[in-house]
Amino acid sequence: MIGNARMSQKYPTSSSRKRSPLSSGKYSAIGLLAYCRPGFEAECAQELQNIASLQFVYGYSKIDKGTGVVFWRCSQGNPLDVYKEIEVSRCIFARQVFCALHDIEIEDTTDRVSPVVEALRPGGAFGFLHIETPLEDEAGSLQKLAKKLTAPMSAALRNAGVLSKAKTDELPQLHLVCLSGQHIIAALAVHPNSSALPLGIPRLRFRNEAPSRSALKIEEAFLTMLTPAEREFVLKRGQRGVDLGAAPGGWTWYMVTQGVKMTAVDHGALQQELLEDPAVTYVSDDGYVYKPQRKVDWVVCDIVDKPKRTMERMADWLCYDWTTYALFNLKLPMKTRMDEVEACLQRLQERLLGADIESEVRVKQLYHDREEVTVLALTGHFLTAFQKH
Ligand SMILES: C[S@@+](CC[C@H](N)C(=O)[O-])C[C@H]1O[C@@H](n2cnc3c(N)ncnc32)[C@H](O)[C@@H]1O
Repeated sequence: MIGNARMSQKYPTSSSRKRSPLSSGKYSAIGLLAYCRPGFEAECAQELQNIASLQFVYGYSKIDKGTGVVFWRCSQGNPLDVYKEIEVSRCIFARQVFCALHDIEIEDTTDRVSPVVEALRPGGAFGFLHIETPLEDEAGSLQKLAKKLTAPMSAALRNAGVLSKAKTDELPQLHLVCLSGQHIIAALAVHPNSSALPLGIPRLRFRNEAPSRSALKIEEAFLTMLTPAEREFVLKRGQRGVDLGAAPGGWTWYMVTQGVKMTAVDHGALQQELLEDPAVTYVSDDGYVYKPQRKVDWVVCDIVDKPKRTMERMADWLCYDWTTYALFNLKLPMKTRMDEVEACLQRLQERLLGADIESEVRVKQLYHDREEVTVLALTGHFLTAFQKH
């Protein structure tokens, strides 16, 4: 069963969180709406179906390949029960997930407001309105439409009692997702089930001194795969780390900016400034052969190779106690991408359990990832500190 590997933790449930705004009204749902990397719609759809099946809720997905949008329509059970169990940061391929309430076809494009108000009037109330489009239309016409609709739609929804007078977190947020000028999906979002980021995308600023754009990838991983408290716990000044396949040095550079002393392993050339940095030791070696002389806090690995090979080597690092934490990318094949991720996670789980190592493994396709997913494996005191047993 695909999903984030839960070696010491079950899928997070809403019962462990504070009272959800979902309990404040009656919302009738038709499915789930998710955004993912364009081209990964099938994997995202499968992920939603897997989560739904755990709640004995079933449905089917409508996929337009290359759009980055998945509309999973429920055919049996309540999609709200599924949505309540989702935490988007724990999804692998979905970067945003909403609970879809209404699939609205606009017949008269001179009035898009009335059909939306009529559809939503009988349901529960919302604390904020977002009108958005996940689609990249070249002329930006959908973006313009979303912008133009915001003021009249907000006013009409407020008058109808659908939208609260002032913004509030006590109620779910309403997302009107424009898939075309004639097609709007009304969806509900609460956090952390849905991402608080617009379109689920973190907007990170690339710093010119970074040796490569890959620096954004590792920054996003730390930002989105850990809560602020977890991040503070696992990433500290004075730690030591190893970067396998480090050149030209984006990941090493990022770790050094966090105060971590790094050993950068690659046959390729590291950026000159990094070579001269006293916090960096460069080793020209094979990343699949290199072994640390003593245990480190972090191993990170961005080598482009077969995912199973990378996974085995990362399992070596964790099982032989060479590192406490590992962050690495699995480059996915063109086909059977889901199977590959599943097989790799299963293998890692077997290795860690075989070595009697308690761990928490998180997997995510980040916005800055391409044909790959990022894996974060956490062992040691992290598990007791955050009660993952
Ligand atoms: C995608 S790049 C890494 C980019 C790097 N993370 C950054 O932020 O700049 C992959 C690197 O892996 C290196 N590489 C490939 N196979 C390797 C191996 N077996 N051992 C060490 N490095 C390897 C390549 O030389 C290349 O520099």
